[in-house]
Amino acid sequence: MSASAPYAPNAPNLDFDHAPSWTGPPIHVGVIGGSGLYKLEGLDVITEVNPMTPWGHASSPITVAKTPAGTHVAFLARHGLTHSLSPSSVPSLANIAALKHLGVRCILAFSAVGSLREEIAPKDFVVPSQIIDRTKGIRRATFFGEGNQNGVVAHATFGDPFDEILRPVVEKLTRQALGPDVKVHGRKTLVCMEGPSFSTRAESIMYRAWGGDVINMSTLPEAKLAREAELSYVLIATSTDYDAWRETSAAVDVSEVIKSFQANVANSQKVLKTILDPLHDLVGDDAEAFKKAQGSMKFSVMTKPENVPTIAKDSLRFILPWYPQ
Ligand SMILES: CSC[C@H]1O[C@H](OP(=O)(O)O)[C@H](O)[C@@H]1O
Ligand SMILES: Nc1ncnc2[nH]cnc12
Repeated sequence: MSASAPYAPNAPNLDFDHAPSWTGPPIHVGVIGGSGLYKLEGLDVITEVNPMTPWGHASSPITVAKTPAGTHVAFLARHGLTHSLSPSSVPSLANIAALKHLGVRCILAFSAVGSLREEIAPKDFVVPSQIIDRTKGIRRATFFGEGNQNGVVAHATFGDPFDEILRPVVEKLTRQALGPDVKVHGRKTLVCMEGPSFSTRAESIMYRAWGGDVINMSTLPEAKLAREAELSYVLIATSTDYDAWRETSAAVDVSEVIKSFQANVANSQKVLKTILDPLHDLVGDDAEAFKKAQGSMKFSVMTKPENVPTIAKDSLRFILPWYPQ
């Protein structure tokens, strides 16, 4: 495993190692921190890993840490530790592949979002159930049929983009962790747009008419790739602003977003303190969510293994160990 190779999004890269990148106690939960959330607080850091995947390196080294109860978890910073990766250039294939290769079964993702609804105020938390894709096709959004995986086609089920077993539980646990001072909204629709600039007022009004409740720039392709890697994926969205739809308010800019950051990051850490142990158990060997996700892509692959190039098979086994030789 070469720890120092540079990130390359579609690298024709054969310098990866199929051996598990983690052989310690099981790590079931991977946390992806968004804007402002660059580390886990109050956990014992065990080590940092930076495995080379067939899709390059992850956004940041992955921290392996332990909760006070002894649960091992993995953490990575979506935009890098210094926030140097724009939403359109986050290496999501490598991020998902690296977490899956550590043995992760469930991803708890955090994201700063704008609100498209009066009732979702800045500093509220939202656990969305649906996504409207407004990315523009410039981000690679599948492990199949492109790059070294040319020649193998798969169509993942994505009607419910978040794990429908874990999502309501995450909503409940988030509400419990935050108490009465922070509003937690469930079953909302997230619009994921192509950044880096924020929306125009006309776009913001259109998203509301479409049924969008919150907006960000980062949940796709992350959630699609997690589904393809047979990982349960749930998002905790933290509201920072009212986007641009309110006629009488100024359109959003970063200074407004940053005003909500401190409270949102502190509250995210509060949630992380209590949610990781139960989430680990919710994707245990006999848990419904794990059993549902494991092997789910077997029904999505269209191409017969005998027609798939060896290089594609070899790299797909990195995320789907059952994939035929
Ligand atoms: C800093 S405002 C825009 C930025 O914030 C969100 O990032 P993340 O989802 O990683 O918290 C949003 O998606 C944009 O990328
Ligand atoms: N208004 C907004 N639009 C897109 N992404 C965001 N992240 C935080 N606020 C946002």
